[in-house]
Amino acid sequence: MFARVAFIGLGLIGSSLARVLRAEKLADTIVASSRSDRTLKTAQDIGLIDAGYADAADAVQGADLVVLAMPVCATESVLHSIREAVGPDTILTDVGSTKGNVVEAAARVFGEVPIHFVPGHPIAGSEQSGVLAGKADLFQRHKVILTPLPHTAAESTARVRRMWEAAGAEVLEMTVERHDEVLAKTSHLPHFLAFSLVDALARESQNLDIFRYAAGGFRDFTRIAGSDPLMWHDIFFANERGILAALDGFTQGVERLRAAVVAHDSEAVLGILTRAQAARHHFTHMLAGTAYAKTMNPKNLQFLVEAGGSLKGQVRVPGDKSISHRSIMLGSLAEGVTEVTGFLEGEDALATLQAFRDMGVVIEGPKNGEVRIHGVGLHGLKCPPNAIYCGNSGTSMRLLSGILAAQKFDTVMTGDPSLSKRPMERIAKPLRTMGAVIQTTGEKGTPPVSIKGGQALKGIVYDMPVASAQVKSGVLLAGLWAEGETVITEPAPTRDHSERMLRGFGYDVKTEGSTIRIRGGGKLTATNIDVPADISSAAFFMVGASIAPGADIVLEHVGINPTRVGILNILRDMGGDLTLMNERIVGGEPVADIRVRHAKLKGIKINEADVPLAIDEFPSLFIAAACAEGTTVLTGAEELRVKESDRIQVMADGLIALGVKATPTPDGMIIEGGPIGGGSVVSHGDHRIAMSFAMAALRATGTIEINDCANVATSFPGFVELARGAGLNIRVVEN
Ligand SMILES: O=C(O)C1=C[C@@H](OP(=O)(O)O)[C@@H](O)[C@H](O)C1
Ligand SMILES: C=C(OP(=O)(O)O)C(=O)O
Repeated sequence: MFARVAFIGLGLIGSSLARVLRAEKLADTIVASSRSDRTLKTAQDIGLIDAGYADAADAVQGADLVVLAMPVCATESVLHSIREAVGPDTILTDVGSTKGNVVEAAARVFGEVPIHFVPGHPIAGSEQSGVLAGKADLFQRHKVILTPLPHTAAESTARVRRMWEAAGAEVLEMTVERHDEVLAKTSHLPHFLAFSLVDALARESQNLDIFRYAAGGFRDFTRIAGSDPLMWHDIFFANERGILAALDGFTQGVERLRAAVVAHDSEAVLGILTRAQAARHHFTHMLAGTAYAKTMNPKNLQFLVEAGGSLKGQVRVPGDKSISHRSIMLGSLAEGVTEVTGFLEGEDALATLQAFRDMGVVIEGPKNGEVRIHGVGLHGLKCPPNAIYCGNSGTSMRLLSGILAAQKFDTVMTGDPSLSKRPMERIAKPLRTMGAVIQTTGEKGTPPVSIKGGQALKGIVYDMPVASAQVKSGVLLAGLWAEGETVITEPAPTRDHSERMLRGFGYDVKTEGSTIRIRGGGKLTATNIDVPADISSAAFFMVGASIAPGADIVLEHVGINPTRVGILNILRDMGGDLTLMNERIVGGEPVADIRVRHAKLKGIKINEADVPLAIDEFPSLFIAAACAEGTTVLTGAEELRVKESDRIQVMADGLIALGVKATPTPDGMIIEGGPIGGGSVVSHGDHRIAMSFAMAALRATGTIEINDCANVATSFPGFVELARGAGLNIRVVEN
């Protein structure tokens, strides 16, 4: 990549980058200059550099890349000393934590910032320093920000980018000003606070005792006060403006919390703490713009499921996802405190929870499925500070569209790569006829969704073209704020959790046949919600037990709302052995324990009326069909193509890879039952695909390897442990 690279400075960052260039053979010759002879000698002794120079001008002679890796305040004097020695085509780059002062220094020295100068900042420091602290993997999966100027040569920027990518970094570009503003908040301010806290404590007379008894909190909060003082001294001056502005914002925050404590305002204190705790967890995901699970786990999460085994015992799968979303939404919009038990602590429902925290609602938990929501009433939501990040969750985005369309403030909703491909015009269109100003700003009516607040909505009469509970619910929710009546007719029955829960919160919703009516202007009153286990999660075990010889399993406390029981109907039509026990009503939703025993399944033509009632269960039903005797035909299910993945194509591909005869059609699939082989399949980040193929191993002749499984955490945290406990030979591998 380069013939001769010269480093000015060989501290942690410089020497780590030199190690990368060596390890990856990206430079024929590496030389360096340092203020310390010892550093140069050490670097030569360990084979890091070919030659060391006391004078920076000597080091840069003949170099095609010069890396400035010394403290930022030395930039101007170093540039002065090398000005005559760098060639006209030499690329210059730096690694400083501030960019404005570096660029200004370059402009002063050269008259204008040279076109081959590419300012850069690897965000990979640590409190360690020195040539021996460097590591070749320091930059792996870290971000490097480049801040090229409008006149910087594109090819030079591209070469510097390639170098950092070779170091394993993710390279971003932004303006110099933006960089300094962002870093002031995320890096410089925390260092400022850590240094000043430790200094303040160290000044106290009993400081020895204080440090002796210092607990983990002190250690964690102040780790970075062990960083290089000279470097941070320079940074504090170099980005003075940015740091002071960040400090002012911080001081206001401290004052707010202080005042709340002084006033014994427990709700305000709890609000600040719960929002902060959640934000700490959430920011990483929002910034990465990917599914939470993926960010936590950038590697491929693979399921390896050995053939055979059976399912036995009692299993309680996590809470219903649809009901969990709605409990947060209605609880937030209600007057009073709503307590939820059995809440699904999966990423999708947590995205909804975070959205309401972003809009100022105080929400305690979740802890062991318990959530306490301090409702703010229908007019109490506040403008969120940023775009609302819905992760992988279509339900969050479509239901929230209805709520946000009626607020006074503007909002934007974004999602992960899967959600960013899903159709949003289906909800935007009816909301527009109600008077909403809503845009789908993606390429094909897809997210981000942008909503202008302050619109007066009016009720509509809407005949839904697709059977979608999300669209129905989004329009119904908007109807809470609309003038007059909103009347919705569905082409086929879809899940009615919104209607039931609205009634549970004391709101009048009328259902007559396929028509639902709601009038705006009422209020929601807080209530308690017991979320049953999710029949869509139980479905994997129903299919698993049906296909596995010897299986006999009881699924506890499963929601059997009549609009969700397609899986029971279809499996029974195929000859499945399912018994409902202890049927009861819990919080307005029917619930039962379901016993499932192995049965000889037969292929069927699936009843189209069952399609919306089993819409999320087809990935697992396709596995049942593959194990059945004869042919199974599904039609009328084109909706499957616009879920987290194209569930028709992705399931067909996987089944074919395992030797099953599967033929995808535009609106369904034809599957010939027969033996299932072992092999490798890809879930395309779709939780339900991953879990369905895991169950297929119960009847396969070889191990099934399933790739890209991190998103199982969106709807079914703990799936692997629960399935293993019941008898599936599943393990997780990261690679
Ligand atoms: O309203 C809901 O909670 C859901 C409705 C269904 O989506 P559609 O409305 O797109 O069919 C379903 O697939 C989704 O998992 C949850
Ligand atoms: C389609 C699903 O969810 P959502 O639309 O909320 O992403 C699902 O869970 O299968």
